[in-house]
Amino acid sequence: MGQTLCVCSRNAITIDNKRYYFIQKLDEGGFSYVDLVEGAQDGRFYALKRILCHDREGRQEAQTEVDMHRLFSHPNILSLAGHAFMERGGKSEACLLLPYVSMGSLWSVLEKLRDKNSSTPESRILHILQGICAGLKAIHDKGYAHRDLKPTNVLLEEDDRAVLMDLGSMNRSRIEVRGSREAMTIQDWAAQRCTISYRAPELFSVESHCIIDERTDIWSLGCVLYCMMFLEGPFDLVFQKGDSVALAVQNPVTIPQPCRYSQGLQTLLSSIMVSNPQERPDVDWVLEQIRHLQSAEPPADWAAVWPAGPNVV
Ligand SMILES: Nc1ncnc2c1ncn2[C@@H]1O[C@H](COP(=O)(O)OP(=O)(O)OP(=O)(O)O)[C@@H](O)[C@H]1O
Repeated sequence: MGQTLCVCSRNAITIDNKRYYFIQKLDEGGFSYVDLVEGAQDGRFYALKRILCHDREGRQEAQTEVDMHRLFSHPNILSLAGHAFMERGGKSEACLLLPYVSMGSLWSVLEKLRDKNSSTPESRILHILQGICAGLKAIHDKGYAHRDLKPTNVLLEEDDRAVLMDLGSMNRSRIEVRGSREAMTIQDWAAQRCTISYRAPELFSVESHCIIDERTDIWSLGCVLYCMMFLEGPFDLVFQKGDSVALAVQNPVTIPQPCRYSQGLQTLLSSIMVSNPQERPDVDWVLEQIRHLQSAEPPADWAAVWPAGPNVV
């Protein structure tokens, strides 16, 4: 795995001496094209993600995405079956061969529910959330942050196991900002790499002297949870209307009422979506609350478990 041998014809591609046939186009991301391919040898389906690298920096970014995949072997993080770089007319294209997940993204599942005027049962939400958190925990425990968690970057297996994908924005979890220049660089980077309606408040206006840490992912996790509960992200409408998401994220999240979900789940959502990152919990805390909710035994005193306490609006 991982040699840079890649031969591409119109209907087939060869990576690491193995041939893969194009079946159909799957999707087009902000930075890539994704096709469904079938392995000639193993008969398995794969998603082939092709990233056009415009310059050295682009190639380095694609290489980082490959390296990030390689760091993990975890049921809730998408693995990498192979990769190659293809040179074409002075430009290179990165080809990432990923196991195909047939149910597609969490977003596509939620979209279908919305079209049917349906909703997600609480037990299903908790199950999916638990999987997302398990993947995040693995990333955070290694000292990294995902930085672009959103429903289109979570794939769902048949049994609703969540699989985190698109590791292209990942970097070290702890970023120390020293001065306004560095703050601006990080802010510009976030504007490009962290999807606006799932972006943590501290990334909109980065302070000159601060620490950005993995809790940017916890904010995005809250947005994903909201999306599972209400079938749209909390700031989707703000963004669509052209209003300022940067301003909107400074206010406590409003939970639409009446709400069909338990008070415990609503409290969890409010406890995660806290604008001040210092008051935001870590993934271990969230996992613990999910366990409590799954056993229908919410802790008697939330404030005692997390110092910031619940913040239901
Ligand atoms: N392994 C896979 N199995 C099934 N579908 C996949 C797989 N990988 C990617 N896709 C589909 O392709 C889409 C785009 O993939 P990906 O997010 O990696 O690209 P991207 O260019 O980084 O996108 P964006 O910048 O919009 O997040 C996903 O939302 C998903 O629908």
